[in-house]
Amino acid sequence: MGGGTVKNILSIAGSDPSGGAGIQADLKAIAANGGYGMCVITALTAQNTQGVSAVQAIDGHFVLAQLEAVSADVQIDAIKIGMLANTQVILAVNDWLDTVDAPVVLDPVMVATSGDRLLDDDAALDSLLDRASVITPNLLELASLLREPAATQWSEVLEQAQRLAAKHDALVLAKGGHLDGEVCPDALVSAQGVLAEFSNPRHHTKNTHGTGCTLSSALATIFASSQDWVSALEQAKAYLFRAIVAADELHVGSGHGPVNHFVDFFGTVDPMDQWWQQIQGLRDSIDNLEFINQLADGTLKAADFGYYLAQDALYLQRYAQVLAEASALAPDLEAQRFWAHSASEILEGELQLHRNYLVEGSANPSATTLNYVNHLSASKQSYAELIAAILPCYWLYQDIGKRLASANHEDHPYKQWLGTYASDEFDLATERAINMVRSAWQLADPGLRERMRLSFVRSAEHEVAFFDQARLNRVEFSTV
Ligand SMILES: Nc1ncnc2c1ncn2[C@@H]1O[C@H](COP(=O)(O)OP(=O)(O)O)[C@@H](O)[C@H]1O
Ligand SMILES: Cc1ncc(COP(=O)(O)OP(=O)(O)O)c(N)n1
Repeated sequence: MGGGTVKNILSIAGSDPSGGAGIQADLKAIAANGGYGMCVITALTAQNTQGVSAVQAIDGHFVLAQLEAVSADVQIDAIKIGMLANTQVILAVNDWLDTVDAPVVLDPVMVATSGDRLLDDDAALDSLLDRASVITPNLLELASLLREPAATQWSEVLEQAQRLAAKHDALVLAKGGHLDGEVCPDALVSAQGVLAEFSNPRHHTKNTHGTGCTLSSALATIFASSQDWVSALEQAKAYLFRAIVAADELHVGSGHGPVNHFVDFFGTVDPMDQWWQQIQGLRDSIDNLEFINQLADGTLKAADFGYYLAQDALYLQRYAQVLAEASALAPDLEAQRFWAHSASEILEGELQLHRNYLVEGSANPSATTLNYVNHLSASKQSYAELIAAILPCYWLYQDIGKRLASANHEDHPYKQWLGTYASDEFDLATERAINMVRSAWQLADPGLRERMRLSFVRSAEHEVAFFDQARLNRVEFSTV
């Protein structure tokens, strides 16, 4: 997304008149991700948010006529295939695929969530699977394609996905949305194993109609621009998650309503809330770290605290420079002042606290510290990305600071440190930093918004590693 020409994405799928799944979902997801959407209709369904009441497949010859009309005239940059209804339609699509050269995302739609059948012969799909670049079955479809029982655990889903990938020489997007649990994992799997895994928290809503259609269309669209399946999946999944979180803003039907495809355009859900929800797993990891728990109960060894502080001092010197750079890039006086003031606060306030604790001496930055500051430097391409990368250091410390402060007491060995991040001043600074990022997000185009989100998530990942580094350092020393 972002720069470059708009890519032409063709959806070959059935129609859902209620607009949540099928070609209607595909066209919305393609547009929302910056593509030009086209569609060849394979079947009409009579369905709403409660289920499917009738299916009328389009004659195979007419499906072929539609496909040929499009490919005779238009350069197709990626294809998404969804509901195919019957063998005749599958054969028509198969024949036509001989004549085009474009990546194919194949969502093997067999049964709607409502339980209604959308394909009359599952086995007929086999021949088409060899044509796919990526196959995106849900858990039940995956088992059906392999003629195996449905997986009940994520590890089994991954094994099945690997078998399907080997069988059809394609990538398989394994989806764990149908498993129980508070996390929805997805993974891109090749015949050799897992290439990448992306998870998001399960959002509690009944409005998930068309999630599979939406994800596969977004994936095809983003890949057409990036030519990279892993990053395309990361972005497509993040987009779908935003659309699911914002689904309850729509009021469509009384059953399983659609996701909010245009969340980034007219959604009222706060993007900062969405980012915060998206790093829930990382926040949980921080809470579970030995370092944080020992810091809270005061059992943290002075050597570990010292190691952490020395690295943090090195990090903060660079962080203060990055804040000054954000000030230089800022679009208005208020933002310039805020970032410049924050840089000075760190140099005069926070670093002074470190000096109080630290024994004089010069430490070298660890690989973990270097990785984090390098990420900050790499985010300098734009003001918006830079401040998104800056934000987790504020927000996560404010969040953890609150919990650590509740464990503080007069005799706590790290009393002064525990109090620093729970102050009203730090709350205010964090709130202002969040507002600055939100304002930049509002002015950004979809491509820049996505790069901002990635900068933010990467920094949050670096924060987890940063807190854990004293333990790793100790382990390294103990093995020498
Ligand atoms: N309640 C939910 N919260 C967050 N993500 C969800 C939720 N339900 C589904 N998803 C995501 O939607 C995508 C498609 O989900 P899935 O239900 O597995 O496939 P399908 O829609 O094809 O049946 C997956 O990425 C899954 O993680
Ligand atoms: C016309 C049409 N195509 C596909 C589906 C199934 O959509 P999917 O994205 O798998 O979502 P749900 O089954 O979870 O709603 C459909 N219902 N109609």
